Amino acid sequence: MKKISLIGSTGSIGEQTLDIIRSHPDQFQLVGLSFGNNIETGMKQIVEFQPAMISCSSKEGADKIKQQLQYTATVLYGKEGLIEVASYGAADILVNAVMGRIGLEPTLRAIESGKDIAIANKETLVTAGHIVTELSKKMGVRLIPVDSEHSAIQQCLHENSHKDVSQLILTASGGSFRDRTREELKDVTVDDALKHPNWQMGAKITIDSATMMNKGLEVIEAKWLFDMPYEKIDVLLHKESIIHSMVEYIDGSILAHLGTPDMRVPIQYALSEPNRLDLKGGERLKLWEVGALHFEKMDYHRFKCLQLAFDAGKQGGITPTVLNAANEMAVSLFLEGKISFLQIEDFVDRALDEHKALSSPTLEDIVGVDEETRRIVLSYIN
Ligand SMILES: NC(=O)C1=CN([C@@H]2O[C@H](COP(=O)(O)OP(=O)(O)OC[C@H]3O[C@@H](n4cnc5c(N)ncnc54)[C@H](OP(=O)(O)O)[C@@H]3O)[C@@H](O)[C@H]2O)C=CC1
Ligand SMILES: CC(=O)[C@@H](O)[C@H](O)COP(=O)(O)O
Ligand SMILES: [Mn+2]
Repeated sequence: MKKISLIGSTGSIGEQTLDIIRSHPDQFQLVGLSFGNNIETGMKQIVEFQPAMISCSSKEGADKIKQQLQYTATVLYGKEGLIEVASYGAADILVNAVMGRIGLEPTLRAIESGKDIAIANKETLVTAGHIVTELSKKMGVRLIPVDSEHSAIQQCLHENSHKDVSQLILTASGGSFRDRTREELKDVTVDDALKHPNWQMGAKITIDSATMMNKGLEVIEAKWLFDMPYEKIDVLLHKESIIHSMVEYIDGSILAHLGTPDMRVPIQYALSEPNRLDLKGGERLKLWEVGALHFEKMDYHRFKCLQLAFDAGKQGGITPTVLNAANEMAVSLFLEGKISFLQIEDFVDRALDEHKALSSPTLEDIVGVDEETRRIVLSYIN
């Protein structure tokens, strides 16, 4: 029985993780649960899974939970609560399904506590990949990919194949506006941007897919998860999201991972690997129904955020932290209706232009620059 702590339980990845735990009660047990402000959904999850360690964002939320609790559990709140759930001693593995840089400190504390981490929270790897990977090596813990592309790549690699890889090929759907020109992006609405053609996901990542920043973050995520130089990471437009990613080897062979666009597949694999479990309620891929798969060379001018992310990743040091923080703030302003879609990339570009380079940043540097970058981006609209 694998004991699981889950942070970000009320989100898209969180709810699908609970679906996997629910469908395999003989394999998995939820012992720790953390969410933000969605007390109603969180409370339903608590009643169903009865975790011993619980946390939410606010004291008021924690008080509400304590009033309704029908069994004995520890209920915490805020950043400390999030960290306690992430590093909970009774858990074998942490599923990190929070959105954004907020996941960094919980990840580091979970690694320090010796837990393997199934990581969906790509922003943590983007902002502090060198710290997270060094600490995990030192502690002998594993970072197991949940992101569909990285799960696919992991499944196309095998022991000792690293030296024979010529390229990791990340596939990109193109997001909600893939068939529009840059000119046509000027007046797009939040509602339009939230309509991803293939995946049902949280709001922030859906906007990132539309700007192609999601793929940019994934390039940096791949660099850290697979210890691969940027020169060996490529992105290919593939509008069907059936091939989740590929690995090309030095002899020209390409191994690909195919499946329906269902995040429960990589989540379940991250929890069960190297074994595989029946995906209960999962649809099988019927290739005769798909008929044809399409691929296009990436246009880095059309999808400028991808170029910004590649450049920031290559520059390294503090620059990916600036990219991520500026993007998180700009996307949140877009979702609040305060800026236009194309201003997201403008704001990220401007923050990158104005930032001061710093090599080998410490955790303190990263937290400081993250906060400062958010303030700077906010000042662009005031
Ligand atoms: N959704 C998907 O299919 C995929 C997502 N990912 C990545 O996984 C991560 C999660 O994405 P997704 O599930 O879509 O995001 P959602 O926005 O749907 O969920 C985010 C979760 O994080 C919680 N949360 C947010 N802020 C805090 C906080 N300050 N303290 C505690 N909890 C907090 C939210 O709680 P609450 O709502 O209660 O406030 C919610 O449970 C992202 O990094 C994303 O890029 C990667 C691949 C696919
Ligand atoms: C499901 C998943 O992993 C997302 O990151 C997905 O890849 C988004 O799709 P695109 O970024 O390719 O539009
Ligand atoms: Mn992905």
